[in-house]
Amino acid sequence: MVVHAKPAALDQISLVRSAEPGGGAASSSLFPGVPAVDLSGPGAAAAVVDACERFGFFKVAHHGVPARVVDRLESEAAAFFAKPQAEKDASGPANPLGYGSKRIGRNGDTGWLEYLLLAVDHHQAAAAVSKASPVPSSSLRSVVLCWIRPPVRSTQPLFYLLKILACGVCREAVSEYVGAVRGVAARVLEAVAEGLGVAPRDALSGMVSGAASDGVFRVNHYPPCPLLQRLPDSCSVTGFGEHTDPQLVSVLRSNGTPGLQLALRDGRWVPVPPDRDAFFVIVGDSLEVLTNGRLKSVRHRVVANSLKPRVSMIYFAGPAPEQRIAPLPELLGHGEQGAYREFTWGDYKKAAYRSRLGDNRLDPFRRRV
Ligand SMILES: O=C(O)CCC(=O)C(=O)O
Ligand SMILES: [Fe+2]
Repeated sequence: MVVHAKPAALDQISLVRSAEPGGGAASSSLFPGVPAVDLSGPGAAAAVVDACERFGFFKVAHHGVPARVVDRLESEAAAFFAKPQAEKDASGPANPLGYGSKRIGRNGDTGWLEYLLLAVDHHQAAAAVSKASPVPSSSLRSVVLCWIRPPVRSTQPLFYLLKILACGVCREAVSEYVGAVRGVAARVLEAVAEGLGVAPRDALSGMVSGAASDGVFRVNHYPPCPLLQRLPDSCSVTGFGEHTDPQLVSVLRSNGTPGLQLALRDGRWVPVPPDRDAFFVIVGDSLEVLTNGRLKSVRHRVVANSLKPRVSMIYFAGPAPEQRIAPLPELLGHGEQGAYREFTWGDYKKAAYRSRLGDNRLDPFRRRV
């Protein structure tokens, strides 16, 4: 008989039951695969709404973001994560911004990963992107210094930022990439508004594009986890525990290593085949509320890979802290009360920081009938 003990190096990290490929026979008809939408093609708005209603998830094909913008940042990220641990630690701990390793958030969540979490100032990002080529490097440096702003009352991420800025092309790679995926998020939200018949067309996209909007950018690195081979096939090691993203939408891009999984509406987990050339869009809690639950945020997680590293880059499109998040009146019937109580993004974000990753953060805001 083979006895599998959990290796000591995984002590802090929880194991999860492996997803069945395709979610198992019973749900393969429920999940024919990740829908792909061409945002500039005919019927894009209806296709986006359909995918968001069914899965809260889809991938954008033919997005128009040049491969060189993505590849450049991916190799910058790989170079950062390849640095000696002490050098990376000098840029942390993530509080909540900066470099983090194994710990996610402040409330005991752990995973087989390390990451960088940065806040984005849209106004300055736009300036950095539009000026990226003609501006001499020294002035770009000051633009980007403002653009990636440190959290109030913490000097550590600033220290990290100075380091990242000192590492040459990195600052431009980040600004180019974030400018591009911010555009993808806005196009997706315009398609959602159009598909749901919400006017004006920028009713949703405008929330995440203004100068005060709260964009966050995260790069995750999941090192190979050879210890997985000592566990039974039915077990996986948590890379990033299950959760929903709190913002309106997240735009995710990963290298070719699998690991991302999503929960279908019936609770089954299905693996998402990686696609280096696509952006995956994840519906977040705030979009669920704004659409009065017609689009639902999707639970997702990442499991470790035994042999290959996974690198993912995610842009979280959030609104300004004062933005009121409540069901849009156009989506309510005459005299109908929304299914959620109103909150501001700032309050929701604070509540999210206080919660565990897997908590259902929307529950306290659901109106009971
Ligand atoms: O790394 C991934 O593929 C997903 C990570 C994720 O869900 C997140 O950072 O919110
Ligand atoms: Fe996520």
